Amino acid sequence: MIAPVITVTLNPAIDLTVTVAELRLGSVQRARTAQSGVGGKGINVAGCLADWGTPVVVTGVLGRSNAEPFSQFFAVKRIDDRFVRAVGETRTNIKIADLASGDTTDINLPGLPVDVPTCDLVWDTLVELVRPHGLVVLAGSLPEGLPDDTWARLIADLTHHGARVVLDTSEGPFAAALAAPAEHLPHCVKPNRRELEAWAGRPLPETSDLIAVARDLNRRGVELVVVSLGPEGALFVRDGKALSARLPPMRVLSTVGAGDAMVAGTVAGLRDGLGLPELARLAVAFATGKLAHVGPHLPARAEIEALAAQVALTTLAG
Ligand SMILES: Nc1ncnc2c1ncn2[C@@H]1O[C@H](COP(=O)(O)OP(=O)(O)OP(=O)(O)O)[C@@H](O)[C@H]1O
Ligand SMILES: O=P(O)(O)OC[C@@]1(O)O[C@H](CO)[C@@H](O)[C@@H]1O
Repeated sequence: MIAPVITVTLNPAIDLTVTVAELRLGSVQRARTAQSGVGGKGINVAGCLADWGTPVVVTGVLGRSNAEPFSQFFAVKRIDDRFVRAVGETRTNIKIADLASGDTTDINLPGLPVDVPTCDLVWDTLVELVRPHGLVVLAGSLPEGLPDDTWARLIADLTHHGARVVLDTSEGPFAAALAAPAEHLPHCVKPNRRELEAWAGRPLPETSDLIAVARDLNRRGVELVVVSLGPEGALFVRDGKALSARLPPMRVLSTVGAGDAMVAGTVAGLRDGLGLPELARLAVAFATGKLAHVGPHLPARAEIEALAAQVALTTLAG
């Protein structure tokens, strides 16, 4: 039997999504709607995988005082909940959706500080769960109290156990993870353009610039690099081969977590051993399907399969 996918979220969030007619900074505005739901990157990935029918286990650190919506979410989606509950409250992140421009502004709070002993409880859970060739998703920012090399150290342990790690993070923790020796690098990373530029230390305006950096990561030992580009779709680079994949959305209710849905589709593709074109189709179909929902939910499997068939793929020379 193939092991369940494990996702790790050390800094989860309740996402409070507020829609305004037109965002004007420095003024009093009335919200048109407000909707609160569970979030955090690894939890979003797990929600999408569960909807697809993939067995998934979640861990990380939740604040005990507002853990109930998370417990309910995991129960409804039949996600195996191995989160450590710590004293305190999980952060609330504010997402302001501007109806006029269609843009979303994210205000993400620092989150519940996590100390090293609490983090060690998560480590113990992971050591118990991890299996050779199993897929482990490490996603999101790190909470206050943990050093930037936290994901890097965890990747070293997980790769030692033979797991394949998919990493979706940014800034210092992303740089620390990519500074590791080849045998301790993640199997796959999914930066967006801004995150890859920050890591490369220069603007990457052309597709060829993005592919060059992704190929460099392949050569260093990151087997699969997925660069998400919002409405422009995404690039998938493996073995030096590069594909662009995109699909216009039918309906956009929320772009929050579209990147996480793309990670979920990528993981589903890796789990099924798909070739690069089929994996790219599935990842973009997951992301596009999620746009029609607020929160980490996918449409029915048949709809995702229909979307995957419509994805426009282009092989790129770079
Ligand atoms: N407006 C859009 N129109 C079409 N597709 C979109 C749009 N926004 C996102 N997508 C799809 O979702 C994927 C992921 O989106 P994006 O690049 O915004 O991820 P992200 O920056 O990681 O976002 P987040 O951190 O909110 O999850 C894109 O590669 C694309 O396939
Ligand atoms: O602050 P981080 O951990 O980088 O990102 C957290 C977050 O923006 O990521 C998800 C969308 O990808 C949201 O559910 C959540 O609020």
